[in-house]
Amino acid sequence: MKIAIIGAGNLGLSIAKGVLHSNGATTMYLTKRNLDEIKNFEKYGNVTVTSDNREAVKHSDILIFAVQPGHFQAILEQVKDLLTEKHVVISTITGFSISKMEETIGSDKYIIRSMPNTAISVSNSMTCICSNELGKKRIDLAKAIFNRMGHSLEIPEEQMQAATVICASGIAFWMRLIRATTQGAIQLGFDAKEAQELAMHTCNGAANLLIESGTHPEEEIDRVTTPKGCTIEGLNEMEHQGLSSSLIRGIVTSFEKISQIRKG
Ligand SMILES: NC(=O)C1=CN([C@@H]2O[C@H](COP(=O)(O)OP(=O)(O)OC[C@H]3O[C@@H](n4cnc5c(N)ncnc54)[C@H](O)[C@@H]3O)[C@@H](O)[C@H]2O)C=CC1
Ligand SMILES: O=C(O)[C@@H]1CCC=N1
Repeated sequence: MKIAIIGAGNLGLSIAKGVLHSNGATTMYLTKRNLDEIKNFEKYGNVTVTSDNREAVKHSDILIFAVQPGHFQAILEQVKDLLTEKHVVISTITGFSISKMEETIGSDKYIIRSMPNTAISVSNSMTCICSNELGKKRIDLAKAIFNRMGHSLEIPEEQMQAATVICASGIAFWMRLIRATTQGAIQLGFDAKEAQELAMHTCNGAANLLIESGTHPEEEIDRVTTPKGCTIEGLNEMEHQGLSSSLIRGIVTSFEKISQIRKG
C-alpha cells in the first residue's frame, strides 16, 4: 500500500503514526508547507517528507487529505490532473461534502469521506466512512485500512456531522471525564500519576466489557451496584447533579455548532 497524507498536522500526523504502528504501508508520503516539525519521520525508511503535494500524489495510491477545510479546495485543484484510476481519495475534512469534491475532481474518481479521531495514532480510532457512487467499489479497502487502526463503520453521508461530534470531538469529551475521575481519585488520596492510571484503565475496562460481551451499559451497572451500597449512592448523586443530561446537552450543542460552521 502506497499512502500519502496531505496535510501532516494534528490529525494527519496521528494517522501517520497509526500507519507506522500497524505496519500499514509500503511507502508513505507526508506533506506540509513547513517541514521542520515532521522531518524526524524520515528516520522510518519508507517515509518521504515533502511540501510538494503533486510529488506525493504521483508516488501514492491511497491519498488521505487532512488539511483545514479552507485549504482543501485549492489543494484538490492543484493535484486533480494527476488523479487516475489507481487513486483512492480519502478526505477527513469536516463539513466538506462528497458532491463538492466531485465538482472539483469529477465523479469518476474513487472518493471516500471519513471521520477518524486522534486515537488513530495508537491504532484505536473509531472511524466513520461513506463514499461516492464509484467509491463503493473501494469501501472495503477503506474499511480494511481504518480497521488496521481501530474500528470502522460505514454510515450515510447525512450522519457525518453527527459522527464528527461523537467520534472526533468525543476524544475531548472522554478525556475530560477521565481527568475529572483522576481529580476525584487524588482527593481520595492517590498521587496524580496513580490516580490517572486508575482512571484511564478503568475507563478502558468499561469500554472493553461492552465491546467484548455485547452487553448494555445498564446491565453492567446492575452488576456493580450493591443494594444500599456505595456505587448507587455515588451514581445517583452524579445524576442529581446532571451527569447524563450535561453530556447529552454538550453533544447537541457541539452538533448545533458544526451545523452553523457548515452553513457559514
Ligand atoms: N483534530 C481532529 O481530531 C480531527 C480533525 N479532522 C479534520 O481534519 C482536518 C485537519 O485537522 P487538524 O489536523 O486538526 O488541522 P491542522 O491545522 O493541525 O493540520 C492541517 C495541516 O495541513 C497543513 N497544510 C496547510 N496547507 C497545506 C498545503 N497546501 N499542502 C500541504 N499541507 C498543508 C498545515 O501546515 C497543517 O500542518 C480538518 O479539516 C479537521 O476538520 C477530522 C477529524 C478529527
Ligand atoms: O473541533 C473541531 O471543530 C474539529 C472537528 C472535529 C475535531 N476537531
